[in-house]
Amino acid sequence: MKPAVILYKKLPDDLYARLAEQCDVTEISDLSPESQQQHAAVFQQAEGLLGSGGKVNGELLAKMPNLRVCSSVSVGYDNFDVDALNQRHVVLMHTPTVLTETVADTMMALVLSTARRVPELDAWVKAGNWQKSIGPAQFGIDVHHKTLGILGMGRIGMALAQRAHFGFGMKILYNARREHEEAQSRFGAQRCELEALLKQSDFVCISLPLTEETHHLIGAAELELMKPDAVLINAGRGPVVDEQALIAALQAGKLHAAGLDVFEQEPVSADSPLLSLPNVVTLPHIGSATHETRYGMMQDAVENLIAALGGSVEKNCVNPQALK
Ligand SMILES: NC(=O)c1ccc[n+]([C@@H]2O[C@H](COP(=O)([O-])OP(=O)(O)OC[C@H]3O[C@@H](n4cnc5c(N)ncnc54)[C@H](O)[C@@H]3O)[C@@H](O)[C@H]2O)c1
Ligand SMILES: O=C(O)[C@H](O)CO
Repeated sequence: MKPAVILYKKLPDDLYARLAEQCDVTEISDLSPESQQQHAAVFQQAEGLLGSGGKVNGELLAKMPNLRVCSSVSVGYDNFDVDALNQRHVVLMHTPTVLTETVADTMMALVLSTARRVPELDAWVKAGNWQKSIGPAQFGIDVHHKTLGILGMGRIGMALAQRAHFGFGMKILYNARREHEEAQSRFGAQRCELEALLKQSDFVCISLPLTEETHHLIGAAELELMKPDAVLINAGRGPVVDEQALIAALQAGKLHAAGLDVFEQEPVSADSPLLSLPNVVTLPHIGSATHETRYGMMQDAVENLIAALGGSVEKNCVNPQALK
């Protein structure tokens, strides 16, 4: 008998067919309490869960007594309670690597567009304001040969460093618990304390996961340390930055700009002051959102689920110890 699987994400036809070949699939819209209630019998039986978004916590797991594998279409897994999964011997699979280069591209796009004020000046031109030669009021700041500080020197941080160092001749700083030998040898990257990184960087780029330790890692005191013409880029998770403190710093003119792909609340509220500050570039959490990469992530998530249901967790598993 095929294992019962709940799918809470739309898959392309070929990937759906691949999943259905191996599993008995029930497709639901999301993991909301209404969905859980409506499909209570399926939740009781399901051995696998595949999708993205929505909280997977002890309460949900209690409704899924037969669950063995969760497969997330994402690399970040802060919406999963890993302790609760471990207690129930449920393995969590995710999609690292396939999205790394695309997210680094997005971060570089935020670096360039904040420095050179691309969205702001695009709107300015389209509003008919370009009546004579531009002057200092339209100038930006250079990116090339500046200092880029990375918080979260993992897969995405390394791909960003590669772009910044080889493409733009930038000096790379990073903050990490351990020395990153590859970052040092490939990019001449220097490890430094958070305080030193904030003080020295022209661009502070966040590609950190959200954990208890990283929650509000960047608050008022940290923003105060940044150079007045520095830029903050966040493509890790919104709550790594204290958004109220960031708004206050931007309103007080303490930073050149901010580039945000992630927010404390998503979607960001329409009345957030971030949306009316001209020097803030906002994106709707599109770090990995290209056709090619999103397909690759879904393909990996399907293969991860099938492999893990078959007992293989060598690749892309967050908590292989849960099997023991
Ligand atoms: N915006 C997007 O669409 C998008 C897309 C993909 C990933 N992300 C986010 O980016 C994160 C990183 O992805 P990755 O594939 O590079 O993961 P990764 O595990 O390779 O890298 C994360 C790095 O952060 C470091 N780190 C963790 N806690 C730290 C701390 N307190 N201080 C210093 N360093 C710390 C880790 O040691 C690791 O090197 C994901 O967890 C996710 O939250 C966002
Ligand atoms: O973690 C990830 O993969 C991205 O943020 C998409 O959710």
